[in-house]
Amino acid sequence: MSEAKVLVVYFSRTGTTRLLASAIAKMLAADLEEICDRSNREGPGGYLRSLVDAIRKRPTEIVPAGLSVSAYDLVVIGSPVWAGSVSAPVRSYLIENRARLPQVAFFCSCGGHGAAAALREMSVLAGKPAVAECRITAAAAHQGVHAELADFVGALKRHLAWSSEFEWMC
Ligand SMILES: Cc1cc2nc3c(=O)[nH]c(=O)nc-3n(C[C@H](O)[C@H](O)[C@H](O)COP(=O)(O)O)c2cc1C
Repeated sequence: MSEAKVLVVYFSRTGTTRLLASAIAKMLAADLEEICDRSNREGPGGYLRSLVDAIRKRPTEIVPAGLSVSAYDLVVIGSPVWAGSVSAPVRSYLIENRARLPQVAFFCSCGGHGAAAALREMSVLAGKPAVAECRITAAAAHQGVHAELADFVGALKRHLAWSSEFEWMC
């Protein structure tokens, strides 16, 4: 297989998921795309709106993606955890791209709770299991403690190498 094409897509309200997405994209030599939300998420009002969207499992209007997922072998999608759920912009992105998604991997940033449920939800919305998953607390992300991130990227690299080995069978 020629070099696998990898896209890292993320939403970030306060920068933590962006930090992780940038690190992952660098380690995988991947393209990077931010999901832009048309809803204002800033300040206490934005926090409340985000909380209500998450509790109601409500998608939001997002700016159409610039990069097409169908051009990639693997799409790595990152979200903050909101009320034990995936964030509304990532929910919208998964719904809108579900039919065209290639292999997927997911990561979440969180305060410490609810990442497992959010990752499960991402898999249901994508309509397929992830080849690998990762959860990192905001505290760890900002301390630069990235052992989990290195494990995650290692698993993705092994998966891509394995896919490349067996491409001739398809
Ligand atoms: C509306 C809202 C709800 C949240 N709910 C949770 C939660 O249920 N569990 C958790 O561990 N963190 C929760 N958090 C914290 C974020 O997941 C965490 O700070 C994350 O790293 C933020 O990522 P970002 O900076 O990319 O937006 C919540 C944050 C917001 C804004």
